[in-house]
Amino acid sequence: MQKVTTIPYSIQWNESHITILNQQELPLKTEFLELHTLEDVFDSIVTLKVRGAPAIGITAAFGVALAANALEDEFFPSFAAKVKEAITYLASSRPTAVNLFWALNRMESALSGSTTVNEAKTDLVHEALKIYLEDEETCRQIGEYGLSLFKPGSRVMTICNAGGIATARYGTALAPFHLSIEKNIHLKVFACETRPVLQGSRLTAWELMEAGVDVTLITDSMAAHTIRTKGVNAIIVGADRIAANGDTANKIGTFGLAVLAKHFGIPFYVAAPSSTFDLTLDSGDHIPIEERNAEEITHVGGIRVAPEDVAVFNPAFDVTPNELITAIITEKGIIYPDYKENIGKYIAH
Ligand SMILES: CSC[C@H]1O[C@H](OP(=O)(O)O)[C@H](O)[C@@H]1O
Repeated sequence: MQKVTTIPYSIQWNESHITILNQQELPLKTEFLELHTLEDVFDSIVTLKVRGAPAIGITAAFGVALAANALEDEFFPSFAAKVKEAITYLASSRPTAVNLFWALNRMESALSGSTTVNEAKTDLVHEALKIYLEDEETCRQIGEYGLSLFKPGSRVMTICNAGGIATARYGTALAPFHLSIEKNIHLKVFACETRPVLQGSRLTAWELMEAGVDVTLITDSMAAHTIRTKGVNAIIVGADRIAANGDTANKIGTFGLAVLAKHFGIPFYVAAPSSTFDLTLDSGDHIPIEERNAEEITHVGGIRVAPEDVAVFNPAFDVTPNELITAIITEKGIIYPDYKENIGKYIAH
């Protein structure tokens, strides 16, 4: 009997608070948290309780609306100044996913379009809800375009979690798999565990099993052997920031998969909404790469697995050069090289 596709809603707006699915507790515990203050929202993003480029932007947008609602200023200039402080504060939470800054810019524009405190509070909530609802439709469209690239029975590898819990719904790289269940198309997914934070084993394996997708978990080091021995046909990944020439920042380990795709002659797809493109950057050379604390590597489940005081390098992302990317799947369509020439035809910022 076909499992019903249960795509979890990871973020919900309530007038007095934001409810999020605590992604740090999955898969052992499905826990929802209420975020009541700006500090709660900041902490949830920094500590990856909510993570995934679009989800970070959506949560930050709701965070701005929440902070504005809590202000008691009646004088619009002082109110507006405090809302802008909240925007600046949330912008400092994580540096790589451009969706965070894209969403905060939309919130600042909504503020600038208001003239009174009450009007601004209403406009900010409406703008955050628009960002959320647009993302759900955007991800479904990405799923439709992505699914068109996979024949029934395809065996597809992915890394990290670019799924429904990393967006409003459906996800980006995982959206084709969610839609494949709705359309009764069999696809087999190989999910890389994604050291050190394990978004693949903890989140993608969980999310796809919940949805009834045929998923096999592997360690990141098994990728090459799995592609060769299990007949992987394609690789699809999400993105945190895409430069104007198509260079793409995504979870650490993505670049290595793109090199493997080239070696094995299989397509390497990036799936991302328009809000993930940063056309101010000519190339990926200037994409800020977040480095996270050493404990993510030296400890597993709170248990030390490396020597005290060992030197650690913990970049959370890497940049895949555009020449290794077969196509970029967006809600506007599938973008093929030459990216410098073609991105502008689809993405207007
Ligand atoms: C649609 S999620 C995009 C992207 O965000 C993830 O990073 P993180 O888990 O650190 O927030 C990962 O790179 C996904 O591919």
